Amino acid sequence: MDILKLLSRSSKKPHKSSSAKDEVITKLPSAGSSTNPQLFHDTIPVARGKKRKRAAESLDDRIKEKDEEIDFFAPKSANHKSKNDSTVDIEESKRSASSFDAAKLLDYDDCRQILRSHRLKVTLLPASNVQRKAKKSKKSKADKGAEKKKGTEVYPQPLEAFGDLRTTYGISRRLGENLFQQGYKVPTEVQMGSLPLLLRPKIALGSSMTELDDFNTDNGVNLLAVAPTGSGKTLAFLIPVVDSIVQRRRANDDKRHSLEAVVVAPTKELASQIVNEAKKFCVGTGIKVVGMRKGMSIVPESNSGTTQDSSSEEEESELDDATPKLKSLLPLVRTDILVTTPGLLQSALSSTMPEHPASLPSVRTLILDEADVLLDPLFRDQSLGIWNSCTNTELCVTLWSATMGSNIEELASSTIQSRATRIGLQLSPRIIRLIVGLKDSAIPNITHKLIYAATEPGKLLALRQLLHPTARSTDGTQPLRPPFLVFTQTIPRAIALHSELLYDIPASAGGSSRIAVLHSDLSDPVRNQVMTRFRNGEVWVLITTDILSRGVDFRGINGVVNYDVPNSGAAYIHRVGRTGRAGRDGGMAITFYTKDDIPYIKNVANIITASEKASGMPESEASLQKWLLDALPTPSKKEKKMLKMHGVESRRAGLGKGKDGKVSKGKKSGMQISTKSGYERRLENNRKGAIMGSKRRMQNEMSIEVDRADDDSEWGGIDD
Ligand SMILES: Nc1ncnc2c1ncn2[C@@H]1O[C@H](COP(=O)(O)OP(=O)(O)OP(=O)(O)O)[C@@H](O)[C@H]1O
Repeated sequence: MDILKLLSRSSKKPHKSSSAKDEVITKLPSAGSSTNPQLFHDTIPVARGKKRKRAAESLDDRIKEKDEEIDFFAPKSANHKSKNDSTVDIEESKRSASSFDAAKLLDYDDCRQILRSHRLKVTLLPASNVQRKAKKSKKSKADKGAEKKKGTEVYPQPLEAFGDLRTTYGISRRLGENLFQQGYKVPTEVQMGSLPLLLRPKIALGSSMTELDDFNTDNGVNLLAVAPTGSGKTLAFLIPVVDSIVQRRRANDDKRHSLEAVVVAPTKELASQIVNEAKKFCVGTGIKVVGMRKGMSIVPESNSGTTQDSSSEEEESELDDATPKLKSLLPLVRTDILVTTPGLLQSALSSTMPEHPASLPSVRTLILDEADVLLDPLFRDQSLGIWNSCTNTELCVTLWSATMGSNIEELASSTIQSRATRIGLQLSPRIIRLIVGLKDSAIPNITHKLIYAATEPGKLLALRQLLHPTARSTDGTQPLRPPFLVFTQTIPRAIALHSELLYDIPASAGGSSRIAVLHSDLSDPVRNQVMTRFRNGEVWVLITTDILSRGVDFRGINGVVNYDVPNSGAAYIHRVGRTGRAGRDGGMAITFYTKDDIPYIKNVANIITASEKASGMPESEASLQKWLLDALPTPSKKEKKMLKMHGVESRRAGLGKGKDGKVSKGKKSGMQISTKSGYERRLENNRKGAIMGSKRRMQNEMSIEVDRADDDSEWGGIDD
């Protein structure tokens, strides 16, 4: 059944059976499974010679060939299953050792070709800018070459197929099986580039190691990875962490839980998603993953090794046999992997002595997911506080995001450097930077639209059109199909918009239950409930703030509507990246803008243009015409900063612009909030439906979409 028909006022109530729901969801454009989650398959010009030919072979063929060769993901034999764990572990260790012998590694040219064809750039960054500046005067001019500044490009082994994780990089059989169980077949680009480096840096870097004089990989590497939204970064950071814990537990024959890895994410929603993902990879490994919650505290180090193993993987926190004083204060967490928001962990660390936060000496891996926002002023102190609490000399830090400013890179480098100096490391630790595709573009398989509406009410009307049963998107061809996300600038605006649209979906299609709002003022249980209903396909339109703009993975999302222009280019990339994930096509990103946004919209326009270019779209088909790009004002640095910090002024809570353009204080959210009862609003809504039909016909003739506007026209738009 077509979801638009479900939305039609004349349609019958859909069956609520889960199979019917699944059918609907899988028919949606960006919900189906993508045959290949990779985003880039550039053909690199091939020179003569056998080696290069091999590198230029279709990767798909090679992956297929490799997967056929390898059978280690096959279920264990009955004989194997009956053995006890320690026997299996010993066999595993032997197999791991022999599999290294059998590893077939690519040569330098092959690596380079494959990395390039997948737009992967790997650079070993210089020790840190702080250090560079200090040494500046001593260096000759020749030494100050570009390479010193930008780092050294390296060509590590790419991961061609998941099968190689075991044969070449020796991951545990169980972890390999868990990966296989999840149905992952082809590694995405970020996984191709990062997994070998994180699992076995010496093997991955191979011959390059000799050139990297002061680079030590004995304890692993620090990695900063920038890869498009929805490109599988979570798997890329979880596999190495789970594997390293499995290997260490096996080597020490110690099954007790000791906090070895901390994953920090900016929102509770993302943290809880990571916990769920990690648990899938940990099945049967004995590794415990816990999501940090308010009131939890970390097991004091002295007790971490003495606690009993927890048999229940579901159990998230336990009372330890610590001192009665501590026990009465907070429950204690015993886990191998802790996933947390920065605030929760930082306040747990400083709960007893705020001046001297507790340390986490057993943590060997610190993962900052959405690192740019974690190191942004909003979370910086908390994130750096956690980083500094990880006092283990072998700590490896990995930072992940789809967007990463050079200031964040520098901050990461200098933090690593100063931490090393503080704890007295001999060799200066360095960061490997991995970039997939273009640093500042959205994923290439989304369709972008910019829609101008002269006023706020006009914007609301345009959104209603997208929701309406017979709505067509403004180019008159493609409807915007639910489920979709609608982003607003502030919480009051999200609440107000939700209440405005609550009765727009007819009762026959589920009515107000199909539309929901999610923001940080809601309680945790309500947030969880909304997330679950949206994931299950019960909610079709979710109105939210930037709380859901990063990291959250809803597989079947078909569209993202920026009801309010995002506060920065990065925010646009992350918001629209909720659709078109894992290589799926058909995602649509619609951004409304009004007169108030014109000073800032260039950021978004540039990203759209860059993303379309990156996807190979010819200029003639670009969504934004050149005249528009040229006409849009370029915001100053100051304006950008103000926008990032406060958003568009007229939409801040407490201020709203009326039709007369004057700021009126009575309108809380910058949009009119109705005070009518739901019933009255429903009646009115029915009337509106009829009026909208005729308005729509008029508007279709008005060319409201910017890329269809005539050169000599003013900003075309809905002006009611
Ligand atoms: N190799 C793969 N093959 C197919 N699907 C994959 C693969 N790796 C990850 N995925 C799927 O891709 C989706 C996006 O993954 P993930 O959430 O890790 O993306 P991300 O890069 O972290 O995105 P964001 O930048 O938005 O946080 C998930 O549904 C995940 O299951």
